[in-house]
Amino acid sequence: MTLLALHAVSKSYGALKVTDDITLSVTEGETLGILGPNGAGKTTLFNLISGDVRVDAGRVEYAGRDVTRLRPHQRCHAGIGRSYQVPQPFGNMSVFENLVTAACFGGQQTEREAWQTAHEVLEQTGLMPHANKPAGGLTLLDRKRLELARALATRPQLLLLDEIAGGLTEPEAAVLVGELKRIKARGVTMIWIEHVVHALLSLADRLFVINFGQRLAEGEPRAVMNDSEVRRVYMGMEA
Ligand SMILES: Nc1ncnc2c1ncn2[C@@H]1O[C@H](COP(=O)(O)OP(=O)(O)OP(=O)(O)O)[C@@H](O)[C@H]1O
Repeated sequence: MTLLALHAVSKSYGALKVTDDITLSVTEGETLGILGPNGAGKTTLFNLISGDVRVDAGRVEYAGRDVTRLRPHQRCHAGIGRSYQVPQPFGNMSVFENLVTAACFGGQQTEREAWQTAHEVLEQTGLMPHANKPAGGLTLLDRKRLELARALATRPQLLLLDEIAGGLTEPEAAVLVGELKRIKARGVTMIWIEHVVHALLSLADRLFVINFGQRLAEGEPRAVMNDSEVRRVYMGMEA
């Protein structure tokens, strides 16, 4: 069943058309990878899905419902969770408090449920040893994990991951990919923007490539990576 559908979605900043007539859909349980050069409009696409930014034209449907006019917290309550490219924790709060806050306000859970969720998510993401540390003092890997954990604490049905592996060492990225595989195995639908292509390919069922706000290619990951236009535009290789 289709979980998310964008219908001819567009967004401009002044004269710059950052999202240009994008139509895409994601089915339940699927992992869709998003690729594209810097400035192609990938994060803007997430903003349009999460409601951080409103579309100029087009329609966003989630779980069979038109959410185009819903605000970000309403879309989060509906089951859309997201991580941000630059982690956004409450730095003075502990890791645990960050998760309880996400569960209460993003996931509409009671305090009791939120504590339970925070414990589960700490275990899932390997953050248990850091539960009582201030979020602001974490290493990059743990800040990325916390970003993922905060999104998970809202109990999303659709998880939007924005460059969650960016800046990590190879072994750290491998640990994160392992965590994402377990999340996928639980049936969570994911859309993942990532420049670390081998990490993305280890998880994605399908790829969607954006260039200048438009769809450049879409389909089975290996076929897309072998597409001559994708190689030229994204990887700077001649066909
Ligand atoms: N709020 C804004 N106001 C003006 N221009 C914006 C705004 N947000 C994004 N842009 C511009 O839109 C274009 C696409 O930005 P976006 O962040 O979506 O790209 P991206 O593909 O995620 O890039 P990257 O891979 O570097 O993260 C860029 O040229 C950016 O400068």
